[in-house]
Amino acid sequence: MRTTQDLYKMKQNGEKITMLTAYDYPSARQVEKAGIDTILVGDSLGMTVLGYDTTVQVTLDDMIHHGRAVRRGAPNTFVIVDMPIGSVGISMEQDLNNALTLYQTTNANAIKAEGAHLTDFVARCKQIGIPVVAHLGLTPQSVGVMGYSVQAKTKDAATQLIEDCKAMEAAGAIMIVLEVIPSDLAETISQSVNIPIIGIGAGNGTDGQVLVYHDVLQYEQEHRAKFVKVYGDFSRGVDAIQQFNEEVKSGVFPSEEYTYKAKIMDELNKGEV
Ligand SMILES: Nc1nc(=O)c2c([nH]1)NC[C@@H]1CN(c3ccc(C(=O)N[C@@H](CCC(=O)O)C(=O)O)cc3)CN21
Ligand SMILES: CC(C)C(=O)C(=O)O
Ligand SMILES: [Mg+2]
Repeated sequence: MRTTQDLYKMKQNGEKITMLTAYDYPSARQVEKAGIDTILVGDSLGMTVLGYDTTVQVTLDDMIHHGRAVRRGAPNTFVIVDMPIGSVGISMEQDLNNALTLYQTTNANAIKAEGAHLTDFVARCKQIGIPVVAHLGLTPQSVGVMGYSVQAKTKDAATQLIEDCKAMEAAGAIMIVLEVIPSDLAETISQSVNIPIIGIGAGNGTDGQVLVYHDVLQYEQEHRAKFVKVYGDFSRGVDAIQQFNEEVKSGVFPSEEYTYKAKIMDELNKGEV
């Protein structure tokens, strides 16, 4: 199992850090088997496995349920679980109770929270012993107020983001996810802080990259963001299911190969006649 210190060392050595989301036991097993450095149980599960339009309907209970399954599937990988909308940023007492519940019940290695306003929360978590990953730039829980557009495109916004990242490091964040920002800015930030910067739609100059499991493996998708590279094709699963359906209807399945035989009816028939 990698530690936070191992991830710092990877940054220092210029070794890129990989992160992929996983949402359940089988996906977690696959991601661990593939040798990915860190797993994110993203609240994107609202879209990828629960069928919501955005992440804003995801609850703390959803994250606990999926986080526990991922931990069981990836016992040897550094696992980060997202704090969903409203589970943080309401009041310090409530935020800390939620953070502790998520961290303890999932047995994750860290939790992640969206927004630059959470520096005090991050610092308090550190005091309690909870490692926090900050998530800045495009924060999808705020889709209703910021949309899914590229962030930090103006000089002022870029300066602010650099300050926010430094403040998160000072508060004790163990890593920062930067989502959908210009690549030169992400590179500068990565060079300006000592904690690892993990990018998504933030170019090649960050310390690592994160993508969503269902995007990488191409489940059905109506809209694909520009930053998504597809590496597999799970949409073919539909073909397999279609074939099963056809083979049962036509009687092809189950053939002999899949059938148990003991000539038991001959015996029964003899006895009864
Ligand atoms: N399947 C999935 N993948 C993700 O990466 C993801 C989720 N779900 N759900 C939560 C958030 C939402 N995310 C998104 C979704 C769409 C864009 C998008 O379409 N962006 C535009 C940029 C528009 C502009 O130029 O300003 C794009 O065309 O890429 C970005 C981030 C990232 N996260
Ligand atoms: C896209 C990543 C960074 C995320 O927060 C998620 O999957 O929920
Ligand atoms: Mg998320």
